[in-house]
Amino acid sequence: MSPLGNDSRFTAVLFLSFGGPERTVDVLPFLENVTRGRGVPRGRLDEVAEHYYHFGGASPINGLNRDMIVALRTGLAERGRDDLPVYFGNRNWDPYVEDVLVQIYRDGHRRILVFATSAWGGYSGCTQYHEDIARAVADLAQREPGSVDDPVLLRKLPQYWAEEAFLDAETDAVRRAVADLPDPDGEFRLVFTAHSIPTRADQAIGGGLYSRQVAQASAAVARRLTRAGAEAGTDYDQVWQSRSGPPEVAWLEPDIADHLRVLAESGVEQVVVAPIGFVSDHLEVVWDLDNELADLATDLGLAYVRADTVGTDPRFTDLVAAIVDRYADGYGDLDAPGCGDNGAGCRSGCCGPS
Ligand SMILES: CC1=C(CCC(=O)O)c2cc3nc(cc4[nH]c(cc5[nH]c(cc1n2)c(C)c5CCC(=O)O)c(CCC(=O)O)c4C)C(CCC(=O)O)=C3C
Ligand SMILES: [Fe+2]
Repeated sequence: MSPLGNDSRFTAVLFLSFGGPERTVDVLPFLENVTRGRGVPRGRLDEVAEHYYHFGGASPINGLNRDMIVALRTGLAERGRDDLPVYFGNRNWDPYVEDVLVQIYRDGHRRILVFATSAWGGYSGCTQYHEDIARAVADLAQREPGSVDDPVLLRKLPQYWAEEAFLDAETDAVRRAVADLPDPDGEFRLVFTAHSIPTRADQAIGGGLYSRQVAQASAAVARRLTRAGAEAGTDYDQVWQSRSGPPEVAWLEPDIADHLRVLAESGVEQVVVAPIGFVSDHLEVVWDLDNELADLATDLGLAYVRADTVGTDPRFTDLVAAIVDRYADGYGDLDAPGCGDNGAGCRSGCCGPS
């Protein structure tokens, strides 16, 4: 080690995401990957496949992640961290995290920070990313037997839903959406939306950790939006979208489509929908919100504007760079929610079973 060296420094970043198909023939195999062992009915898969076919069989998610990585590299360079290469890996589609880890290892890296694109705790948002890391590390032991004696350390970075920059970027996205309403000075309803999950899955981790975080983040954004004529932070709703699974299984509610109908019946004329649960305009945003929900709003006679996701705001990629910077020399807080090593789960215990 050189006199200025630091053995606990990280030398690479793995940007870990959900993944999506880029060709029609890949749609069903991708959906089978996503839903393996999860009891999602075949009919639901065929229905969701149609959403992907509508976009030529390609999800925008990989391209959006690549754009975020380019911006992240800039943010790292601005912090003097241009020596940290950023790799891109996914859970459900190519480039698979297992393959990327082999590449990272062959490139000589042993200490790797992992940024997962989900902001949230809970099984789908956090635990499952730890599982992806654990799977990739186990796979590496098979494919690079030398890694048993010369091991890797993959440290998952913390959940970022409570970070000021995330909430500020989300707040500005809502402000821009309001400005796009037909009557920006008139009354409107603000509706936050995130991916629904089964209520049992929500309860199983921290007794509703995920739903509480989404509620708190929505409240924090609403508080930032001081609006004339309304008590700040009170005139919004927070709902759920994109449920799957058999109908007899309970998922977080209300569903956003049902909620839009209720709003229309109660005389609301303008609605801003803020997809706070997602970082980029991937398929669950461009299909579920920009197509299905927009059509429903038209049928209901509602003026409807969907707020941007934060992934397009440079403050968001700068936040990711800042989080990487916090941990890059090995000193970040390991007990921050979401943080943990080699897929063992959050060290704080937040996303373990309760
Ligand atoms: C909490 C949460 C997030 C946010 C956190 C995060 O960002 O990670 C999220 C993100 C995403 N979900 C996505 C896509 C899908 N999710 C599915 C299914 C499911 N999601 C769930 C939860 C979540 N999902 C759950 C409980 C299921 C049921 C099956 C299971 O328990 O796993 C299915 C299967 C078909 C269906 O059932 O709809 C698809 C295709 C895409 C990519 C879109 C694209 O391709 O552009 C993204 C970013
Ligand atoms: Fe999902």
